[in-house]
Amino acid sequence: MLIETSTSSGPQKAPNYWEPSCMPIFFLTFLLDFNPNFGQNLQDMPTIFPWITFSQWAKEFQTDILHLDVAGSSYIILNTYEAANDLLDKRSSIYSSRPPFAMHELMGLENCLKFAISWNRDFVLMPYGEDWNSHRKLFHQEFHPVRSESLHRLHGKKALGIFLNSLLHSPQDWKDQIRHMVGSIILGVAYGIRVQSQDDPNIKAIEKMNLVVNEAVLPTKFLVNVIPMLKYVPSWFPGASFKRKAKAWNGIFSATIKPPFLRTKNAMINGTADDCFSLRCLKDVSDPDPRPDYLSKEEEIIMETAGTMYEGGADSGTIALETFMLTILCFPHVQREAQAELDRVVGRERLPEHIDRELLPYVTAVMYECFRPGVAHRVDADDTYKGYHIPKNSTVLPNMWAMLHDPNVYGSDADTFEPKRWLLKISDDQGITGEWKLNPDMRDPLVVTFGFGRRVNHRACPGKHLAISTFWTGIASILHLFNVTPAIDEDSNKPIQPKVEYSNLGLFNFAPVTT
Ligand code: HEM
Repeated sequence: MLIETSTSSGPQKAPNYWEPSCMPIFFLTFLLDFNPNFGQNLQDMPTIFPWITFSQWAKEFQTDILHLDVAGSSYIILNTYEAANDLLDKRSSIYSSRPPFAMHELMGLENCLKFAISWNRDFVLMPYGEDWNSHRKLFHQEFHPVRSESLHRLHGKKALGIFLNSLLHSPQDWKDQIRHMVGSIILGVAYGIRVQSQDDPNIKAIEKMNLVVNEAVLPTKFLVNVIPMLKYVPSWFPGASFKRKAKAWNGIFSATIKPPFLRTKNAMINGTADDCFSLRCLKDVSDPDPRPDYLSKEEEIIMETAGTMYEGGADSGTIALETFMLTILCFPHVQREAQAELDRVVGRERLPEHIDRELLPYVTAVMYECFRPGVAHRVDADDTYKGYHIPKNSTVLPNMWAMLHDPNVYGSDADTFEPKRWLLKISDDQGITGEWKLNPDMRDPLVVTFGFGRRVNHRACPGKHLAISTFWTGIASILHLFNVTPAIDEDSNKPIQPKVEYSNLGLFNFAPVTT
């Protein structure tokens, strides 16, 4: 049963702050394995995606904030844009940290290899502070919108060309091709690496690192992330396999991010390096280590920043494009409408480019419908919001799914895929023309999609401009060149209906789209 309770300093019957007495399903899943008694609560538990469950709880209890107490750890779920904007943007000085993940911490502590860079240098998960700030500055100067367009366009164009070509020849491998395209853009931007068209060792290495990070932060996978004091259990203790795993994963971060960076440093010394983020930053270093295989502190910060670009951008970029492919497959009429707009504006002689975006509002509306991720913050001080107490060190989860499906903002059909919600028909003296423009009164979804913390501490996504231009150009090109249709079953000769499923958690979480 879900029981309404009140919290510390708030009024007793809280209209907009509500705590369920039981745990959300994603924590419960593991606990069930660990302790069968938790099964007693199972029939009371929601069995659908947690972001949707949070939205339903919020709706049912007419609240925009949920407080979950999970084994002593406090989780605050923000279900409206207003609440996320009030706290994560306007009070970003205390809401810009990241929650600690005990498993991630253990991976950095155990068996620290000599000269290895520890996992606590992972920028994406770094707590807010001076150290984070020095990494973020480098990101900020590289991913400034103007720079993003001019410096990164070549990497994007080349990778897109290879992707479209391979999609034409082996459409069944579309998922691998998307991952390869996103990976090759990021590795090109970070190190100037020109990846192999298949089985590139750089992509393989960094993918392995990403898998490890994503697995390590899963509460469903490691109970120590839910009950951090378990980290003090000795490795030999029965059930402490997580400690042995942490030890095995210890060197992966360093072994992955060091080699490509040292190659760039060596190439710079030899005068053969291609233009890229690492090279430009290395040229500006005031105190470099002259030895090719060693790094000064300043050089290490550049390496760590370059090394976590993939972690920040690869999964989110890949999942967004996969979402587009699956969704567009289910909505052939959306394909037709977008293709008509592309034919009218771009014509058949060339491919669409990002500079065409303003003239292609329908394609932009398709992009808006595809973006729905979410990432956790941590609050560094006790706070009060609308009279309610938010405890220091709570993990704060902006429920982007709820924000982007708010019927008060996006209409009663907010749960369906409908690009037209973002659009208005253009009219002239003779009446409606049949062409579209973006509706200026609709809240731009990209202010939610790329995270919060834009004002003072800038925790929001630093790769936003690169991501948007890559994604928009990618979907516009696919729509311009292809009809996306289901594969045909060889036996029955009938179309195979796609199964749209999302894995539940990782560093970035996309929620399912209603089809
Ligand atoms: C569709 C593509 C993308 C989406 C939807 C996306 C979304 C996000 C979101 C929601 C956050 C968390 C912001 C917060 O804490 O509130 C984030 C953080 C981050 N993103 Fe992106 N992102 C994308 C692509 C990229 C790309 C291409 C890069 C880099 C090349 C990148 C680098 C990062 C980094 C480094 C962080 C962590 C920033 C920090 O902790 O200070 N992202 N992204």
